[in-house]
Amino acid sequence: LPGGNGGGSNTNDVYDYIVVGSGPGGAPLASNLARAGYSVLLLEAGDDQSADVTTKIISLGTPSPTNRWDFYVRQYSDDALQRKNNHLTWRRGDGSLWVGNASAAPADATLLGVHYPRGATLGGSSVINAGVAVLPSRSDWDYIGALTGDRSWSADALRRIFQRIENNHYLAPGTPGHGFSGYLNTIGNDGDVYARTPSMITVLKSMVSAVGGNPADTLSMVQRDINNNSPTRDTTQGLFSLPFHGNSTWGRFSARDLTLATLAAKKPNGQPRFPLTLQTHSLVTRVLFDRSRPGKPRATGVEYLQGQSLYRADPRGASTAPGTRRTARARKEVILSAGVFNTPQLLLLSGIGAPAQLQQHNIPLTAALPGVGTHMQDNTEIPIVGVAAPTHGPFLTDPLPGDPTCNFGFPPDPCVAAWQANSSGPYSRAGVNSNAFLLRTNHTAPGGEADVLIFSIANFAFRGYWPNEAVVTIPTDPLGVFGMSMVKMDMRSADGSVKLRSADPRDTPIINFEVLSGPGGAQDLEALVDAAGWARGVYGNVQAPVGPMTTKEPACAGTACRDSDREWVRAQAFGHHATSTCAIGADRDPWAVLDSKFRVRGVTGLRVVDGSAFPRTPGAFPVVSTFMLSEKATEDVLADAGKW
Ligand SMILES: Cc1cc2nc3c(=O)[nH]c(=O)nc-3n(C[C@H](O)[C@H](O)[C@H](O)COP(=O)(O)OP(=O)(O)OC[C@H]3O[C@@H](n4cnc5c(N)ncnc54)[C@H](O)[C@@H]3O)c2cc1C
Repeated sequence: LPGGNGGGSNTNDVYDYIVVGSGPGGAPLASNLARAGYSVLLLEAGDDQSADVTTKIISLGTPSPTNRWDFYVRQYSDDALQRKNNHLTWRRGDGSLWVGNASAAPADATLLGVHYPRGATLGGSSVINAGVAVLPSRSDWDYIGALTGDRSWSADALRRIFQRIENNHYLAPGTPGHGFSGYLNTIGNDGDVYARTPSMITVLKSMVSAVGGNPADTLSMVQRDINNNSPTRDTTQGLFSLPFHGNSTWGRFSARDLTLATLAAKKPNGQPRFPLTLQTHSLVTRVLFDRSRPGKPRATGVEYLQGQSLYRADPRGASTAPGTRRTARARKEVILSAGVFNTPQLLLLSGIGAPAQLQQHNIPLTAALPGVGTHMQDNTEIPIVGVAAPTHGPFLTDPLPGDPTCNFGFPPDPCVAAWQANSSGPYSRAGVNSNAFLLRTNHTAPGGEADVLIFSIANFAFRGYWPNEAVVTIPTDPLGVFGMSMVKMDMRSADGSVKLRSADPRDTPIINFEVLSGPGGAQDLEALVDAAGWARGVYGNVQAPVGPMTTKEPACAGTACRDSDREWVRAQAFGHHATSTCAIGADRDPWAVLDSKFRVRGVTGLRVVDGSAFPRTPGAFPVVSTFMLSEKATEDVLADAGKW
């Protein structure tokens, strides 16, 4: 059913603000503007999947056909390099999906690319992501201030925003730099899962020793707060707890919760307290402009199609129905928060972008902004996979008495029942992936910040994404497998792009990451190769009986590991934190799409507030930064509210 909480279905609806996309970029801003008393229309292409319990439990959250869009991306323009990836998705003659390496692909398979899911549901990707909630480095915020000369962008100012919105469940109330009464729930491990998994602690000890730490401290270090407010936080190496956006019983907090809370608030007379209108199943197709007045075109509204599964990335199969065409008008501003692929697509469809690209698709020019859809970045990621000594077997966690055996969310799952009934059972506690290790490679930035974040998982290696309904031909791992997932921070390569495939707004754009390419690519690549070598040393030094462990991927029998690691990383690296396709930049920079107040250059009344606005990928995990960005944008939008 087309969504909507009342109103919003007339062809001439008028609101103060229109926000497109309900992820961490759009949802806080839409709620805040409505809470400030302005009428807001929040348009979301997906729908509300709150009834799906797996979207409410952090350990079960995953992209599924009801809440995701499937983008298939190129990692490289170079076909030969692209085809070396072991996890390519292909479409077979009968329409089914197949995942694997090019050398084993069935004869009737056509290459789609590397699967790159995005959340397409109320709450956006914060509903389907892994839930990790790590702050970026201070320099990521100060960089925006230095780039634009706008002093409102500073690490201290953004920390105050974080403090205001956080609702911390893992630290003592009053801990400096943290908040305890905001909406953004955060949770971290209390050490218990590691105390019950001593074999995993043995591996973590080897990591701690490798940076000069005392292995005896490992159990306490794995509970250290990685979001601490110390001035040395960004340059400190070693083991920390990995926090998540969730509540005290490991229930997922997402942007969806914020929107639903704003919609649910009532006045004493039972009327909605805040003038927020949500319309789901609403695929925005372009921004409308008033060009009648002299000066820059003024955004006055949007055109959208109403209906389910209208976008061709919808895994349920794009609807053949045309959708119902509607428009909505904004008295003040239109804000695009459709995410890193869809926001640039919408700008291009609205005539804002490189003139040659627009001409190619017969789209009339609204504003020439060559930077739209360029300079895309990502946290390149790769697991370094180890295997415990042959006599050791799997990493075993001592179960707690009375724990049911889980079925990974497939009904009937007694662990879901326990979580729902009384917030108990394995899903109400930290998992073994609640650890983070900060490493400074030999290729770190001049300031000496840690440039790789490693999270480690026992009995599993996280090798990227592919549709879970595909036939997957990846060999199964041996018992005792261990994944050290290397997430590159401080990315230098920024050569990714999002370009129109066609002028049809239901089509996906053409996405090419050009991973680890361009002027900064070599530095990023060498840093990951440093990290791979470091991990191989750690595995070799793991104490018996767990170790010594062997490095299975990237394997290296001889001595020239650096060369083979480099090849492996280039072929197998992946990402899922793309940013920067409509970046904030300096006034003099012709590639800058936005000014420091999120305003789209060359037009008025239009802003971009989502992950595409970051001039560089923040830290190792962008979601908390995107919530903070949205809060920062609220201040800027409200400051201009009287102008319109
Ligand atoms: C599988 C996965 C795992 C991840 N894990 C982590 C993690 O653990 N930690 C972390 O920090 N980050 C993680 N991320 C990244 C993080 O979730 C995103 O960076 C963040 O959600 C981006 O927020 P956003 O508002 O920019 O876009 P999104 O969250 O993608 O939201 C965009 C919204 O816009 C809607 N939309 C798009 N186009 C239109 C249109 N034309 N009309 C109407 N609506 C539209 C979409 O349906 C979507 O709801 C992960 C992402 C994925 C996909």
